[in-house]
Amino acid sequence: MEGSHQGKPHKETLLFLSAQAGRAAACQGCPNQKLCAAGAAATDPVEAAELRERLRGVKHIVLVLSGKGGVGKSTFSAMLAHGLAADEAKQVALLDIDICGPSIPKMMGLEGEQVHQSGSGWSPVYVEENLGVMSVGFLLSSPDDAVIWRGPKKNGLIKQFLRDVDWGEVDYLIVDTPPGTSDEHLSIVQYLGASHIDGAVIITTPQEVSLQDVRKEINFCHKVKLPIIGVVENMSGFICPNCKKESQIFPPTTGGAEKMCQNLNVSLLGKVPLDPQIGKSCDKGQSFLSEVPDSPATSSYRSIIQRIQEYCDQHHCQEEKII
Ligand SMILES: Nc1ncnc2c1ncn2[C@@H]1O[C@H](COP(=O)(O)OP(=O)(O)OP(=O)(O)O)[C@@H](O)[C@H]1O
Ligand code: SF4
Repeated sequence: MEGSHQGKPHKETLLFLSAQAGRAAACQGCPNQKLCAAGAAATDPVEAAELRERLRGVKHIVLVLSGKGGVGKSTFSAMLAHGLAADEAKQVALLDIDICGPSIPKMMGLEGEQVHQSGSGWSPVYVEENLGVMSVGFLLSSPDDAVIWRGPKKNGLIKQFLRDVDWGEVDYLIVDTPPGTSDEHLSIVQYLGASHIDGAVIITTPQEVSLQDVRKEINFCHKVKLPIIGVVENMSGFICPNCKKESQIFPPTTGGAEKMCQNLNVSLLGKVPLDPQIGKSCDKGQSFLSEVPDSPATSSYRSIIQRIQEYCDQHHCQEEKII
């Protein structure tokens, strides 16, 4: 029914964040609790167990992180989701928790879509039958709307995404995060529990300014006991479509991601070259992997995706052995 709210929740209802949600016993009574992001993110064990129960149908959870902004993290998350969903037998979910800069709806060709309410919660927006997406972008009336929220409100929305979205049975849940280590990262790790996340993939470019921030990201993972699946060096050289010669557009001054990974004992999952077609496909909301299947960047993405899949399978086997 056009113009009616039937079947859709009211925006205010969707954005309503319970002020009482998630206060840990340790934070109770603290006068700073409302202003403190950690206090708002803190979850009592019963609530954490409820959130995990809600996600019990999710087999693997992968977080996509980056130290710096603009290094291609959302593009990678979108490629990973498309790549995994290429196997029709697998159900894939992509959750965008970059609350202040959600680019996933555009990259997945879902701009203007809205969240629908079903009897069992919010329904993800589906790109394909086996690929569902959830983003704050679906809750905004215009893609140009600015979301200017403090930590507690962002944490509340992340909790709603985990608690109220009906993901169903999912093989892979990919979580696209904002750059850096902020409230959103702490919240998602705290709500899901680091031991329930398969691991993190960290995206960087070869430049030292980006690598420096990756080291901080790696430290964050160690501190919160989040396993690191590996690092992806994006925009790593440019392969000319005419002569196939490789040029270094951003020459690494300190050995790039490869050297950093060796020094920090972290896996380098692969390198993705610069390809102008990537931006074009993303702007059109299409999968670069199927649009340009024979490019060197597509081969790199595919081999990295395979390594992530292998890691997740192994992680699953280890967990089963422990249980
Ligand atoms: N390998 C690549 N070759 C060419 N362009 C790329 C490549 N990877 C990403 N891009 C382009 O770089 C831009 C930034 O990418 P993206 O939005 O994915 O970065 P991000 O790290 O998620 O940024 P944010 O700071 O918004 O989280 C986009 O226009 C994207 O199309
Ligand atoms: S590498 Fe440079 S010179 Fe060679 S074809 Fe490509 S653009 Fe031209």
